[in-house]
Amino acid sequence: NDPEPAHLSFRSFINALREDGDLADIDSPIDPNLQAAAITRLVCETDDKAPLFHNIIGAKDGLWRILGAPGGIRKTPGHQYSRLARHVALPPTASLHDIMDKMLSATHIPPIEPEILSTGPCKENSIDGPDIDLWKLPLPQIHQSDGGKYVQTFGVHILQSPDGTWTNWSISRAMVSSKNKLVSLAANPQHIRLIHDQWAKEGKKEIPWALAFGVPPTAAMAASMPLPEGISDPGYVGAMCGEPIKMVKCDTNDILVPANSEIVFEGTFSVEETASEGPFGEMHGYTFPGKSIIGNVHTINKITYRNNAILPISSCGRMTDETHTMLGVLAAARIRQVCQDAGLPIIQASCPWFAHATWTVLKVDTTKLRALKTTGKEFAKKVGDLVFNVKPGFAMHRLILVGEDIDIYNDKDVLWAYTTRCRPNLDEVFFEEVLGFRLIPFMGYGNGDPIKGGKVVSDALLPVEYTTGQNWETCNFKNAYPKSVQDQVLKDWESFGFAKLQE
Ligand SMILES: Cc1cc2c3c(c1C)C(C)(C)C[C@H]1C[C@@H](c4ccccc4)[C@]4(C(=O)NC(=O)N=C4N2C[C@H](O)[C@H](O)[C@H](O)COP(=O)(O)O)N31
Ligand SMILES: [K+]
Repeated sequence: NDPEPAHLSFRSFINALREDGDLADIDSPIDPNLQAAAITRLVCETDDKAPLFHNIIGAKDGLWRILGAPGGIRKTPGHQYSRLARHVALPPTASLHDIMDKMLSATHIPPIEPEILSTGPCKENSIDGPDIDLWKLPLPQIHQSDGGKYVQTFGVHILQSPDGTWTNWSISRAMVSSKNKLVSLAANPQHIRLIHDQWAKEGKKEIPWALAFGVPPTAAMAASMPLPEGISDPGYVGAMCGEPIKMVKCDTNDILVPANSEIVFEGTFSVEETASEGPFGEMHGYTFPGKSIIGNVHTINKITYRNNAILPISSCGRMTDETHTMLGVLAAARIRQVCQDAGLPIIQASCPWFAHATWTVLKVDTTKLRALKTTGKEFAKKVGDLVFNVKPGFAMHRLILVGEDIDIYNDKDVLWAYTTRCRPNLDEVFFEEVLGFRLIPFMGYGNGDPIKGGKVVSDALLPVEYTTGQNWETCNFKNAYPKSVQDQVLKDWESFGFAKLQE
């Protein structure tokens, strides 16, 4: 057991899940080829406990056990987001808004730089370059039609800018391409691509790199979040936690990794060497079999790992997994921040699971909106011009603007506003000149340019909300009857034979 709390230690996080009744300890022998990921996939589709596979077929010398669905949601009322809450030291009852607030909490405060230790649990075991043969490890096959063994779906890539002033953590898929090489998806405008190109411009061939699996959960959250360019994740996370993150230096390069990481791949990210990458069953719920692209190669020079190491995996696909609960939610969080930093009256942002991280719902402070003396057309254009031209907005293709009476974390509310207050076309502003997201099937496999346009701001605020405010009565139990009538109905409810009402 680690001395650190759950948000600072993957092992403590797992113990916290067990205490929450949110972990399934599985001792039966499980095949890393499809079976572990299939169980995880069904967990994601039924909002069940995170599976910890203690007995992976082919595991040896402590490599490895597997944890599925690290960032999944739960069906337990009032505790739906407790697995995410544990990542950021919030109580199990935390709301998505609380979690987003916590992840944004270090936006305008100085970083707390990491503490560098001489050694740590991630150094307990090692495999040196010549002895590395990834094919001998119990590599997970996540989906049947994936183009390869995606050993990397929840590790954190660690890279630095050439001048060393910026350390970037990010999660990006990578599959095994040879006994000591991975090939990753590192596409524009992601920072892994930006940093790659910075080194290329300096004429360098190989970039010092590390991939850390089973990092402190807060670090995994930051790695999944689009922080501004130049903001180093370690210092940001330290500021969020109010204490330095404990790091150790890689043995074969100067990259720092979290000291209690489960597994560390140390090596270099190639500027020029590429390989075939994909397909991969992705966050929008599709695989296009046989469709591979060109990815960049990472060469592993050393592996270090903890005793009885645990490999976390994201068996991503249709809702609900880490690509929705972390990637989507944290992009929405940053979109809220960007709007607020630009002085727009946006008070909340959400990324509903059914939209598979392609929509962001923005709740508007309509009192401040009315002070702007603007129109829907103008405001929608202003919001889209901002959001669709900053990195946090790049994977989002629809923004929906809603007013105070909508709970944007409630799908029924969002869809009621969208279907009744946004007149198709007239209340929508379309954007065809902005960066688009190829992974969405209507882009990469659709009719238009796969990486340009296809975006819209749907204004689900009625015109009156821009001038004098809501002038309607909502036709539901809570708003269409006097309180005295509502109280009588509730008092008689169960005696009339109706079921106990959910609070
Ligand atoms: C949490 C999470 C995030 C992911 C991914 C995954 C998981 C679990 C898997 C399961 C591996 C699936 C693919 C999905 C895939 C993907 C690709 C592009 C856009 C969205 C997703 C991609 C990926 O392969 N490549 C990529 O560039 N970004 C990804 N993100 C988003 C990034 O982690 C996020 O954008 C961060 O902000 C990056 O940091 P940065 O802002 O650059 O410092 N993966
Ligand atoms: K990041």
